[in-house]
Order: sequence, then structure tokens, then C-alpha cells
Amino acid sequence: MTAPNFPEGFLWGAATAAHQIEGSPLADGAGPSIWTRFAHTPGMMLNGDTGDVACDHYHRWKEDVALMKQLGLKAYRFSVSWSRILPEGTGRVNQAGIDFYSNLVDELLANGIEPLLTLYHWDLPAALDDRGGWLNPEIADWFADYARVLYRALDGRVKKWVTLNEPWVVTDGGYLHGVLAPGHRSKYEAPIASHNLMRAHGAAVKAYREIGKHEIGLVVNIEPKYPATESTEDAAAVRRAHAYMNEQYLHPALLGHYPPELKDIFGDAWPEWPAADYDLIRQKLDFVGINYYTRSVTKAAESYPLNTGVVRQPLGTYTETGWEVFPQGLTDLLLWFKNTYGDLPLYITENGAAFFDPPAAMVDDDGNRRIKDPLRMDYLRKHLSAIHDAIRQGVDVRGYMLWSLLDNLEWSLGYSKRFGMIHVNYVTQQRTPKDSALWYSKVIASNGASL
Ligand SMILES: CO[C@H](O)c1c[n+]2c([nH]1)[C@H](O)[C@@H](O)[C@H](O)[C@H]2CO
Repeated sequence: MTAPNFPEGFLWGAATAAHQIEGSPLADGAGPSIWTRFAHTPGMMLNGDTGDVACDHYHRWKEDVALMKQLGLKAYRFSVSWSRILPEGTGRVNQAGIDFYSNLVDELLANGIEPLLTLYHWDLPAALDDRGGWLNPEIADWFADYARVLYRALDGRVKKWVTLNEPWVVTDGGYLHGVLAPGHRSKYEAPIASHNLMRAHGAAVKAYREIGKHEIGLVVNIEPKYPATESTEDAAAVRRAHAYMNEQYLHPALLGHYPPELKDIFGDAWPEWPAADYDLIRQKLDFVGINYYTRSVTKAAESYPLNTGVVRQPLGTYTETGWEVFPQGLTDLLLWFKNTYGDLPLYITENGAAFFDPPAAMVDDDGNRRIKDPLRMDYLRKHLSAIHDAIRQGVDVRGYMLWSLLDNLEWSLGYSKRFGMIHVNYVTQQRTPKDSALWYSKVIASNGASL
């Protein structure tokens, strides 16, 4: 592997999300979100974990920015909790919520760190869920109104905006399989939620063009699908899985239509949408964020509703979340994106892995607190190299946000999975940069040459 030089100005950063790190979800006038509710619903969260404390970032944000500075991060991707800004989701603005994020942005800028702000990372205000949430078509206007409040307060200091984080996970987890908030299980609701998410994305981008002066994009999780065998059944299964996860959101956002497979997959549960919706959804974007973690070797199998299955690789390496380590998939995916959607600027807005880390730091012979995480370093090194392979082949990748800055609440898996490059002792809230953070700091300082 040759020591790659990334493009001049490559944006090296790390990512988090509000509900996963902040804690204090109801502080200073904030309203509950669907995750506050979901976490306090018995049986929904591993070990009964909640986001009530998390990494206490709501109080420790200055310390955390200082750690970002110490590591030499150039950027920090975070999300805003909608119900801190609008406790009922619409109407009354909670100034204390705006102040929290405004202070965070100022601290980042004062430390030479560019903020990338995600408007929605899954924590819908509970009050809007009571009004139908992503199933209510009015949510496109609710979301655009929320976005306008933040555009007016922060645009200029924030120059890279993201509307949605991973509409696929919101829909597949929250409305089809029910494993994420709001915990619905309906193949009739899923397409409606998906479509309204994309309408809301379009409405927020349209609103940005009236108010904002910088850049806005969409973040999707996409995953390359490889056939388990040469059979026609497995090839068809790959087409279904690829359309359902990888094209379902990018196609309407960038091409103005859904992939045809979705109508076959959902059958009578797939509505016919008005042409005006596609015009709303397909707004010009300044960039797309890609969240990459793994691939799927896919076969035809009985499953709901895709009739596909994933084949575990006997010689594969797997993370704590059961995801195969497959860096080549990121190169393949970036080339697919370029060949399918053209030369839109791309950011890797999430990439990382959960491997076992101890609950507390060890102390080495020199008396330093250490967390050795060689598997994570190897994962990151290989994926950064895969990104560089794609850049060498002409893909316009402009930055990388490591998931995650801190160990944090892994949604319904609670605190059982550690993705952070900085270890969090959840008893003491002590932060300890892992070896991977110290390594990443050198990668940033050398613009990738030290990989
Ligand atoms: C299904 O994998 C997705 O691409 C994905 C992985 N992840 C995500 N999306 C979310 O954006 C984060 O909030 C998660 O903490 C993170 C780690 O699980």
C-alpha cells in the first residue's frame, strides 16, 4: 500500500449525534423526542440504557472541543436535537436550545474546527410523533420551518448543512422492523415515511436556497451488495437489496424517480406519488454524505419484505456489531456513485467500527492511561486507503468524518458497543483518547501520508 497523499484541504474530522452523546434531553426547556420515549419504554433498550446522561456532552462540550483541538481535527459533524429548538416540534422557539448549539459552533470555530451540522439524526420531537410524525405529509413543512430557525441563527458560522441522516435507517428501523424509535412494524407505513422524509429533505433544501449562502447536502448509508452465487435468483436478490437500500433515497434526490424494484417489493403497499412530490424532492445539492460500514454478500431467501438474506463469510473479519470488515466495498461504492450520479462532491460522513474496549482505561508502565485498539486502527487504515483508491480513480471525495469522536449510546444497543476513538468511562465520564485517536491525529497532521 503506497503512502497516499489526500487532496490539499481534505477535511479530516469526526462525527457524533445529539441523542447519542448529549444527555440531559429535557434540560433548559427542551421537549421530549421519540428516543426519550422509546428508551423509557420497558424492553426497547438493551440493559434498559437511556440517553438521559450519555456522554454528558450537554455539560462537557467545551472539554470535548478541547479534545478535538488536541487531536488536530479540521471538522466536526454533529446533529441538532429538534426538540431543544422547538419543544413541541413547531411554533414556540426555545432560545436556550439555540444558545447551546450557537455556543458549540463558536467554540469549534475558535479552535479552528469547521462545524458540519445535521438537522435530523433520528430524534423526532415526540409532540410531532403524536401528530403522525413521518407519516403525516405536513411534516415536510414542519421540518422546513425548523430548518429555517437554524439557518437564520447559524448560517455563515455553519457553512456545511445536512438535512437528514440516513433516511433508510429511519424508515427500515423505525417503521418497517420496529427496532428503532418510533417502533412501528408496517410495510404500508414504511414507504409513506420514506417519501415524507424525502419531501422534508427537499423542502429544507428549498428553504436553504432562500436563506442560506453556503452548502447543503443529504447523508445516506449505502452498502454494496455482492451475489452469494452466480445464480439468477441471487442476482435478482442483489437487485432488490441494492434498490431498497442504495437507490431508494439517492434516486429521487438526484434523478427524480424511485428505482422500479420498490413497487415489486412493496406491491399494494407502494403508493403512486404525485409528480409535484418528485419536483420537491429533487433539489440541487452541493454534496452528498456517505456513511459506510460494511458490505452484504446477498442471496435469495425468504425474508420480509425483500426475500433476501446475507451470507456470513467464513474467512471474514467481523466487528462487535456483526459487520464484515470489507474496505474494498467502499472503493466499489464510491465508483458506483460516480458512475450512477456523476461528479457530485462527496464526504465520507461516517465510517468506523465497534470492537471490544475495556470499560476503563489501563495504566501503562509510564503511568499513562491507555486504551489499545489495534483492530479499530487497522479498520480505519484500510478504509482510508480504500477511499484514496477511489480518489485516484477520479471520485471527488473531499473529507472523512470518523464515527465516532466518543464512545456513545448505540441506539437500542445502549452502551454495549463502543465506536469512539475517545473512550468514555460512563461511571466517571472520564475521556481517554484511544491509540486509534493518537494514530488518527498523525494521519491528519500528514494529510494521509502516514497511513
Ligand atoms: C447500518 O449502518 C449504518 O450505516 C449506520 C451506522 N451508524 C449509523 N448508521 C448512525 O448514523 C449512527 O448514529 C450509529 O451510531 C452508527 C453506528 O452504528
